Amino acid sequence: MDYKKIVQELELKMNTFSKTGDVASYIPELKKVDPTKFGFHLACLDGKEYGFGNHKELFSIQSISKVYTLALAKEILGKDLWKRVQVEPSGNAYNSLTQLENENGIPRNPFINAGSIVIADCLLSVLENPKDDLLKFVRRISHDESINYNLKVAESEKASGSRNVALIYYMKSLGNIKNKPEDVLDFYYHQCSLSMSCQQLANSFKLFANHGKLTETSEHVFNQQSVKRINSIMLTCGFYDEAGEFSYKVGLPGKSGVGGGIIALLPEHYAVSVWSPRLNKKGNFSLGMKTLEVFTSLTGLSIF
Ligand SMILES: NC(=O)CC[C@H](N)C(=O)O
Repeated sequence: MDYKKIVQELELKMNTFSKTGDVASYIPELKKVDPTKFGFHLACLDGKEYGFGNHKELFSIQSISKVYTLALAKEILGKDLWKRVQVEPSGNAYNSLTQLENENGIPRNPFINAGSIVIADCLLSVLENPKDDLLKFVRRISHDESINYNLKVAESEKASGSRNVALIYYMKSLGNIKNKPEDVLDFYYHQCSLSMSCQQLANSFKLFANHGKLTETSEHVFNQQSVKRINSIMLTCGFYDEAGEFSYKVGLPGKSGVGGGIIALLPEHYAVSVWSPRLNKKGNFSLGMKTLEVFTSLTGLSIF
């Protein structure tokens, strides 16, 4: 496959699409990001990489971090994790409160806010230094020691995150939060504030395209079955109530975040990331979804 040529063609094609959508404003610090930014990066398992636009610029990965924390929690807690969070698509907004009441405080999946907050609670119970441990893990799988939290973004979300406060106290009242809510949210806001480029993201996700092995050292970080399960949850739940749309049009497992980033992967081939801060009403980056739709059409490859 001539990925170099395909990525060049993709860049030309994407310049012809109009750029619509709004920067997320409910986290004040995210509102400051320049809406014209746009980056694309493809990291192949054979070590070749291709990118264009602002693909080396850092942005707030937000909910994409939910994949890292799920992978860590699953590794440590195994099947017990599924007593506290389900694996069904929510068909609802990522910060919805209504479903929780009907389902006794057990979130639908680990990629909506409530689910990821439960995962954060689980990690807080088992990790000695949760924030340091998560950062070490992300740096290790990205082979990049420069990755860090953006503390301004974490503080900004803490000051404005009433919806997450409501979610966590509701789950606590039903016994599904074990630690102090403030401590759990502090960890959750830090994970969401991870600041990475499309290039770093794509490189860190090669692991999920490579059956849990680091491509550089062949070291097994996760077992093959765990990776299969995490990729399945990305496919069915990675884009909230647009998961069906993404799967239908792109045909890859992936995950979005309100910073405007998207990560997706094709097992045994590559991980790919696209970013622009402009979001649609469902909190996803429409042009990014379109970019990946065009990309998988040009390659003629998807998981199906
Ligand atoms: N979809 C997202 O990226 C949401 C993450 C954001 N930190 C929140 O909790 O609302």
